[in-house]
Amino acid sequence: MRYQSTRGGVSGISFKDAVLMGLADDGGLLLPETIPTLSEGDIEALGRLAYPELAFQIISLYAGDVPSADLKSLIDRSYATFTHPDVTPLAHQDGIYILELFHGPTLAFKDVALQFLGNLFEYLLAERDQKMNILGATSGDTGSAAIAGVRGKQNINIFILHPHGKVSPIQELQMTTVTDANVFNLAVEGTFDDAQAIVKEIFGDVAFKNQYALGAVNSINWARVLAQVVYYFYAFGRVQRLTGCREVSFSVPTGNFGDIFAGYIARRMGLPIHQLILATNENNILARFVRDGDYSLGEVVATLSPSMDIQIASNFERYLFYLHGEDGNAVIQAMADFRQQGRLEFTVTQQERVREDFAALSVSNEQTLDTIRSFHEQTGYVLDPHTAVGVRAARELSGGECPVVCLATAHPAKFGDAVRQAISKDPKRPASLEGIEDRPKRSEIIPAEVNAVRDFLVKNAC
Ligand SMILES: N[C@@H](CCOP(=O)(O)O)C(=O)O
Repeated sequence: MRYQSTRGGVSGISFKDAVLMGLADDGGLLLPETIPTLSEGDIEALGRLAYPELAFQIISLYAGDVPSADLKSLIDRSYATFTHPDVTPLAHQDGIYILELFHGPTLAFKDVALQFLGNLFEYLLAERDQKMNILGATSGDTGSAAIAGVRGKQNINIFILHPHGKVSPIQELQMTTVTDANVFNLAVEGTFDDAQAIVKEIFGDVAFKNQYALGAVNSINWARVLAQVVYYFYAFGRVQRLTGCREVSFSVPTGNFGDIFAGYIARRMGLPIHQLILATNENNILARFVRDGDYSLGEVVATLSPSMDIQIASNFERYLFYLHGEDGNAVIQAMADFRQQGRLEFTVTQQERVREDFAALSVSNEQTLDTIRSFHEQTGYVLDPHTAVGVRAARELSGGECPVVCLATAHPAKFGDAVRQAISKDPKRPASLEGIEDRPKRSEIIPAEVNAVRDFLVKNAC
C-alpha cells in the first residue's frame, strides 16, 4: 500500500514513511492510494474476531511494510492496556447500541488509536535509530491519550497545546499531572482552532519539521484514522450477530471530522453502513455543511462537550479530496479559498453526494443535558455530554430501518460538571482518576503565537 497527499505533491510513499511524515510535506493530508474492498463473507468473518485480532487484520491491509509478527505484537501490547476484556464493548440501552470506546488509559476513544501509535512510533524510531519531537493540539481528549501513549518512552519528547481554561478540569489534570521529563503541556491563550493552526503552520515549515524530527499525533496522522476504522467493523460484527441485520447505522459525535471519516473509510471498504450520522454541538459548521452546503466559518463557542469545540476540522480536507474526484489541484484551490474567504461553495451535485454520505445534526447544550437526563431516567446509564450529542442525533435522524450504534467517545467522569447539571449526581470515578487533583502538575501558559511555540520547542526538543 502506497500513500499520497490530498494536494498531489506527495505520492508513492510507504505506510511507515506516511506515519512518520504526519502532515504531508506539501501541507496536505495523507491517504492510501487505493482503499481495499472486502467481500460480504470477509466482513462477516472479521466480525467474529476478538478486537486485537480484528485490528491486526484491518491494519495489515494498509501497513504491508511492517512485518506481520511485529505488527501483531504492537497491536497486542496496545490493547492489553484496556480495562475491558472486549476492548470496546457494546452496551444495548433503550434501543441504541452504545459502543464504549472509553476503556483505555485516559477514558476516551483517542486511546484506541494512540496506544497503538505510541508503540508504533517507538518501534519505527528504534528501527531507524532516530528521535522524535511530537507536536499536537487538543481540545481535551487527544492530549492526554497521546501523552499516555508515549510518556517515559526513549527518544521521544511530546509537546501538547491545549486551549487554556477551555478543557474540562479532569481533561486538564489528565494532561498536566503527567510530569515525566519527556512531556510538555502548553496552555495556549486562544481556542483549539488557534492551537491546531499553530501546529499546522509549524509542520508546514518542512525544513524545521525535518530538523526537529516532528511527529504528529492528531488525526492528521493517517495511522490515527486507520486504527479508528477497526471499531466500525467490530461493532458491525457484534450487532449483526445479535440482530441478523444486513446494515447498521452509526451516530458519531465529531469535532475534527476524524472519527466519522474513519467510518467513511470503513464504508468505502465495503462495510454496509446504512447511515453515517454526524453529530455536532453548537459549533455546527460540519452540520451546516451536510444539511445546507453551508461551509462557513463561525466563532468557536464554549459548550458542555468541549472536545468538539472546533470550527476548522482538519480531516475535512480528506473528505474534500474525494468530493473533488481525487483532484489535488481542486483541493489546493478549495483550501486557499477557505483561507481567504472563510467559506466554501459546493455545486448542487456535490451537495447531493454529501447528503448521500452523511446525515447531520447540531445539538444544543440544553438538548445535551436533556438527553443525559432522559437516557439516565429510562436506563440508569450515564452518558458523557459528547455521547449524548450522538445519542440525540441518532434518535432524531435514524429512520429505524436498521440498528444504530452510537460511538461513546468518552467516560462521563471526564465531564463531571455537565453530568451533575443533568442528573444532580456525580458520575462514578474510575480508579485511574482517584486522587488526580492531589498529584503534582506541570504546564506552561503560552500566547497563541507560532513563534512562542516554536521557541519553546527548540529549547526543549530531544
Ligand atoms: N477532539 C480532539 C481534537 C483533536 O482531534 P484529533 O482527532 O485530530 O486529534 C481532542 O479531544 O483533542
